Amino acid sequence: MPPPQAPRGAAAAAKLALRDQLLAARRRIPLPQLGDDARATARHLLATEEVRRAATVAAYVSVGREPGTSELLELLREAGKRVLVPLVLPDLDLDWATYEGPASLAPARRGLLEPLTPRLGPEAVATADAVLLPGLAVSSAGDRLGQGGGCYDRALGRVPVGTFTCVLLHDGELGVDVPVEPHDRRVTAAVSAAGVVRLG
Ligand SMILES: Nc1nc2c(c(=O)[nH]1)N(C=O)[C@@H](CNc1ccc(C(=O)N[C@@H](CCC(=O)O)C(=O)O)cc1)CN2
Ligand SMILES: Nc1ncnc2c1ncn2[C@@H]1O[C@H](COP(=O)(O)OP(=O)(O)OP(=O)(O)O)[C@@H](O)[C@H]1O
Repeated sequence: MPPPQAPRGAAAAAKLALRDQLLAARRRIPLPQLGDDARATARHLLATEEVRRAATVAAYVSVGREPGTSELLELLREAGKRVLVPLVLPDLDLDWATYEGPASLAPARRGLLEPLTPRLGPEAVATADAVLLPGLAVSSAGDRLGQGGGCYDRALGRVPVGTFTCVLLHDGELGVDVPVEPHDRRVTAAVSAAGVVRLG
């Protein structure tokens, strides 16, 4: 880890600029469209072989203008799946707990909603047969830009190679030229209202 005062590398600086641009575009998405897109995205995901076969699915609780997951989380539970959602640890690593419905969530730092159910530990993500994760953009090779915590780079490092790792995006956030740093972990797929795309 570089010391806090060290200048950022070119890729890290380019990520900051690209994040600003993508977040500004998200703020222009009309709210009704978010709901429609979330329903279409959930339908595409539940139709995939990987999610249909999964006993355990790691997902996330969407906030703001992120691709919505509230219906997806309910549908996964109704389909009998064990659903894991993350909590952010002080070092920005992720812990995991089971999603037991909206009442099992509470407001947390950074405007997030986090589970109140017992913590399972950072390694619990390795028990997921499918990982559905947030992001701001993905390249056609599967390089993902996140919110800048490096949380999912750590979590994806614990997931067995070959696991379905799918980032949820808005249309227009796929096929972006994402700056890459050595710690970045690729995803195997992306989904938006337009459908699922296998990457890499
Ligand atoms: N809904 C949702 N839940 C999520 C994520 C997400 O993107 N969406 N995350 C996806 O990862 C994790 C939380 N994301 C985080 C992202 C950044 C920082 C953070 O502290 N960032 C530093 C700036 C880092 C930098 O740019 O150098 C900061 O704000 O001070 C913390 C958590 C876990 N849960
Ligand atoms: N495996 C790791 N262990 C420790 N720190 C890490 C790891 N991976 C990434 N980081 C740190 O996290 C910081 C942010 O990384 P990056 O900008 O790639 O986040 P991101 O992928 O956009 O965010 P997120 O994964 O939270 O959505 C980097 O400065 C990096 O040092």
